[in-house]
Amino acid sequence: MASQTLPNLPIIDFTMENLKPGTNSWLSARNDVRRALEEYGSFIALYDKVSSELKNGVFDAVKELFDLPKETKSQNVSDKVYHGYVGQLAHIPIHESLSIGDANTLEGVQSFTNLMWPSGNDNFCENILKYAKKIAELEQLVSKMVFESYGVERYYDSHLRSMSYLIRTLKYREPKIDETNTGADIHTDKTFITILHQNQVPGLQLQARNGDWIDVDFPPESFVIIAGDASLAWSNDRIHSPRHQVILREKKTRYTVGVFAYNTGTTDIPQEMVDDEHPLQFRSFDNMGLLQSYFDNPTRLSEETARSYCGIRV
Ligand SMILES: O=C(O)CCC(=O)C(=O)O
Ligand SMILES: [Fe+2]
Repeated sequence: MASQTLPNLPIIDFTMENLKPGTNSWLSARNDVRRALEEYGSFIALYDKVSSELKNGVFDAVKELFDLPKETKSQNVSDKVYHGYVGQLAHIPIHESLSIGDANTLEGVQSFTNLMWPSGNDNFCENILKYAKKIAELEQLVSKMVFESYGVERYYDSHLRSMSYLIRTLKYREPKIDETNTGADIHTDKTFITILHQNQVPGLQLQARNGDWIDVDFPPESFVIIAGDASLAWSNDRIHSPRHQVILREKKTRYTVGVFAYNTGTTDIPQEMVDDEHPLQFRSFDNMGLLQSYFDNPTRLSEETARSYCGIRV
């Protein structure tokens, strides 16, 4: 089991042929996943199901997307908060992002593609859909390990059915002289799980539980997994939802493709998560409601959104 702790985040290998439920390598990876999520709320996953060709195709497609006129990109709107075009913000001028809802479905990706390119862009559509499906498989592998590890696998199938996948493509352009190099402010994600990939330009920093900031450097064949506030509440405060931010350290443009996995409907806190050492701290919640409550009342403190939205005072 190739898992190690560098000054970086833990690294967990998902490339093994025989990584099947019940095998020794599965059980060992499962332990590593749980430990990493409880200690860091994050880890680097080595995952080889996304070919280099597909990764390159996705980043080429994303560059083409950001090169569209601002008027076109601004049409990316949604009734869900943080699900549309973000750009030209005075305090983080280098940041731009676009969101593709239901990104693991043809309808989701096609409707976004048609909005951006009314005469079509099959290449974009195919690359994004293929990528989203492969990353959703990784997310499901990780979630299955998490559910098994806590002995709550009987809820896994309904969890799986409730998952919705948003792709957010992000561009952090090279800052001009005298411009801030902050690309994303300190925040925690509101997802169950987020999976990030970058174009090899570093910038992601993640805060460890002891307060130290870790520069997350991840090799091209890897992905960064981050647990969000939905995991924190669902696990009754066992899984950490780490603060993170983006600071560009190099004079280069950074592109990130993030797959944001949210629960739809009501998420219950499994009764198995509650014992004498872990009294119940959260009520059942709606993940989109959690996201909306962050938008309505943004706070910099990681635990605050989940606690103020669905926390139980103990
Ligand atoms: O670009 C990155 O590496 C991180 C982006 C991020 O944290 C977010 O969009 O929530
Ligand atoms: Fe984030």
